[in-house]
Amino acid sequence: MEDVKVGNTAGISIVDFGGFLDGTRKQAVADAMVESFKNIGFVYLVNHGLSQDKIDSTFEWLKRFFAQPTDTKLLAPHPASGAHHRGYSAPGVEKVVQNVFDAEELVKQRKAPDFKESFECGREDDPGMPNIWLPEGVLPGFKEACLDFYWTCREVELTVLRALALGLHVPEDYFIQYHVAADNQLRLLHYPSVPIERLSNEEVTRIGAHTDFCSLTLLLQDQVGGLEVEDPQNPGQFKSAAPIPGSIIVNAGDFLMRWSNDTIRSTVHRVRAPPNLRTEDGMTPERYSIPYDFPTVVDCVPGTYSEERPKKYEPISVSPRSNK
Ligand SMILES: O=C(O)CCC(=O)C(=O)O
Ligand SMILES: [Fe+2]
Repeated sequence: MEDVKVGNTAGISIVDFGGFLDGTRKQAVADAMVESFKNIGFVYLVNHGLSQDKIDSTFEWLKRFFAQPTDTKLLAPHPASGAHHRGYSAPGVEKVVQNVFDAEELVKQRKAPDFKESFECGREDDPGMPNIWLPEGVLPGFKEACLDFYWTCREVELTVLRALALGLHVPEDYFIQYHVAADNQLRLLHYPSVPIERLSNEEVTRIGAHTDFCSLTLLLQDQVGGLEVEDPQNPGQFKSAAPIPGSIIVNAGDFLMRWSNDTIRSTVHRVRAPPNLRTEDGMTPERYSIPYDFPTVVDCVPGTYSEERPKKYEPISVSPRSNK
């Protein structure tokens, strides 16, 4: 397994996924990936098959999108309801918290808003959650670039799910059957520049500590830094998951933790000011990232239903962000 593990950052293995893609080291790669999920819930993949040109051009598109005037971005407004996760949310609108259900505590937490803006989309043919795009003619090419990247990430998702199954010693397509709907969510995130002091005294946050409510997330980040992952050996302490050029991060969500009987961790993470930051003007640089979440669908097991004994339960979807 050692030769597929090419490094380690903050206890998170850096795994060369190439040996899974070309078939030469499939089991070793799968084992290394799952070992890191078990240790810390996160893994960095290099040689993951996602073209760097496509990653770069998608980051260019998201910069172009967020550089539009607010009024333009609000032409694709995220619905106020917390259930339809599509379109644009302005800075401070969304607040990510973990397991806080108490109304008073929520009001308190909302006083320190997440200083980020986001754009969310999914597949086009999802009647349950239609996409919300800018009107025709505004930022032409943006919609096509988002959809193209969505389906590119879907390919990576399917391969990662195969590796996951192999690493857990179940048939390779075990997890694919729970992800056939491709109800994934592509999120474009922009954390605007903010005074370091406001972040350090927690007047504002970038993204509060949370776990992801899905099976897995692919996470692409720019080179600014600030992502932190809780140290499983020292709860409450966080380590910096520094950007590694050319890599993608994959992190396990709550559903995978439950699915694996807690052998895989869904680890708390957050985004703060980048570590060891030196600036002349006291400002944190802006940061961009792209999480791509895989929700999962629980449906009756084939063989347990038929025409005579139809399904008693409709499939349920564990969708990202439904708890946020
Ligand atoms: O921006 C990041 O790096 C992390 C985002 C994140 O954790 C999330 O959207 O769930
Ligand atoms: Fe997250």
